[in-house]
Amino acid sequence: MKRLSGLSIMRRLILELSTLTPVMMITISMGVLGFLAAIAITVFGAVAIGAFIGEITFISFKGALIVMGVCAVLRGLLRYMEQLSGHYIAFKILAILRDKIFTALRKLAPAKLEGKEKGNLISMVTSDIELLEVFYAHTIAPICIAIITNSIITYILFRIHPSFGLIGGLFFIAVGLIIPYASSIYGKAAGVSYRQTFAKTNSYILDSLRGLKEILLFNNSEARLKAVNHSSEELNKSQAKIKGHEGLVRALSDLMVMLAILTTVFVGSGLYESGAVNFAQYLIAIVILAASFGPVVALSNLSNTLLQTFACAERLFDLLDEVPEVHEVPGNQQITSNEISYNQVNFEYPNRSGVLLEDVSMTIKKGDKIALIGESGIGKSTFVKLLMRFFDVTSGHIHIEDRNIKEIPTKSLRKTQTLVSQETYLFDETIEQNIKLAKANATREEVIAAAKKASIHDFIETLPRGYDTRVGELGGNVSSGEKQRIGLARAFLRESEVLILDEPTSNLDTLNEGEILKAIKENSKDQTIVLISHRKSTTAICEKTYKIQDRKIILEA
Ligand SMILES: Nc1ncnc2c1ncn2[C@@H]1O[C@H](COP(=O)(O)OP(=O)(O)OP(=O)(O)O)[C@@H](O)[C@H]1O
Repeated sequence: MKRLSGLSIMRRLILELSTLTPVMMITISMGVLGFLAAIAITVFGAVAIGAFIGEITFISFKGALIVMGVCAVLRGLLRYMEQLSGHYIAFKILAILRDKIFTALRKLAPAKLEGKEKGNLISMVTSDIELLEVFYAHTIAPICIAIITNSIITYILFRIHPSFGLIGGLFFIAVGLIIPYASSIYGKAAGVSYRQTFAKTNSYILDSLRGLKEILLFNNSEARLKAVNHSSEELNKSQAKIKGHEGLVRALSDLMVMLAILTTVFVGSGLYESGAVNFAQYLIAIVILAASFGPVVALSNLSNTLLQTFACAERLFDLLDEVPEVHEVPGNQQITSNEISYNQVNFEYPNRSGVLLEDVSMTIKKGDKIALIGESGIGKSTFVKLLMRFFDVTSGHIHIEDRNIKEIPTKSLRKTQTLVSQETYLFDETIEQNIKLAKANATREEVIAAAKKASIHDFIETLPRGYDTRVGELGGNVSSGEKQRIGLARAFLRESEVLILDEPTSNLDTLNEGEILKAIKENSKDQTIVLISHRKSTTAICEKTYKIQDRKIILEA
């Protein structure tokens, strides 16, 4: 994958912000005024002392105290406004980015997501996006605030005496620009490596939790534990590197601030002695300079978190830029599937060499019930994935009626087809909501009728709260057969034109299988069925059986 530079990541992150520019302006203005108020408090503190001992006459002691009080109140208010608008921007933009990520995931699914590690995706949509908050709430505005505030301060110092302006300008640049820039170059690899190790560890732990049963059965727990510990150690090492780097940056910044003050005291004493500045100017210059490093120090501290933020942003942009295997066709017009035809279809998975289907031609008419058989791994599921356009054919074409499926709106295609696969995923919602996934506006009666057809109604009635039982409450205690029957209930409720059944009864006993096949047969008079199965008993409900063999499709006698 091509690595993006820090600058181009930053440019892209800022571009995402364009719609919120007015709010950003408010944040920056409040930030600048807030810092100036804070600096003024310290400066007028010194001025008050000067006035008290009679060295400063342009303002009275009382006047200086009043200015300090006003600035203190303003400082609080301005800081509050800055934080409020800054976080408004951050959370608004995170919502926009989350939306973009989910849209990208939807477009990439299912083809491009089949091979992705789920843990990696989880850390991307949760913690990676969260880290961007740092950039939007605590990076862009502080950079602008530091540039504006410290330019104003440099100008004021310059007006007191050009030498003070020069000292201020140089040290502000050193702390706010040179140190963070050097630090980001020096520490980028550590930031990227930390995020990668973090995502890898997440994936590994998630994978281990999913396969816990297999781990226990095959006595693999010690090896797994060792690997988890190893990952944690790697993570610690990565973090230690980042923290060490952070410490160094802080120490360097503090050193620079001290050096700046010392230089001002030293140069200022010479100027005072030569009469170039008076005592008040000398004192104010030192106090202003000492009080003005806040905005630039904030930048040098930022560069550490920024490294991680950039690493996260890079991963997110990689995902957003990933080209989907199949491009969605917009639109929502209704289509019918009176005839589906495969015409000299050839197919090879893009990421794997070897043709899986070769010169496949066949026609499926409305109401046809066809069975697809063949050895495991021969390409039966692939055949239906092409019909559902999870992947596009390598050559040849698939038509529904007279239209190439590549031109049919994706939504319309999905509406006409329902897939029941070997594994049905149940969401942590109620059983009713899980079935209603197939038809959101279905009534309770329709749900029950579908469940009865799928022979799952009696089981649901035994649950503590029947159809209102949440799947999570069952603690994963739903058998694969029960899950499969809920999947079938979804299909019965959907009543789509084409029903694709990929081993729909693989987890059921013969008695249940018989009942379900009977229900499928009785309820699918006009429906087209494409059924994949290894069992002769299952394919018995079909009129025609096709076999995939040596990459070809053959009609069985
Ligand atoms: N997304 C994918 N990318 C690359 N190869 C894949 C992908 N999905 C499946 N394959 C491979 O394609 C081949 C055919 O898989 P497919 O699932 O179509 O077989 P099948 O006949 O349905 O097998 P089974 O009866 O075991 O379910 C297999 O070798 C499989 O590993």
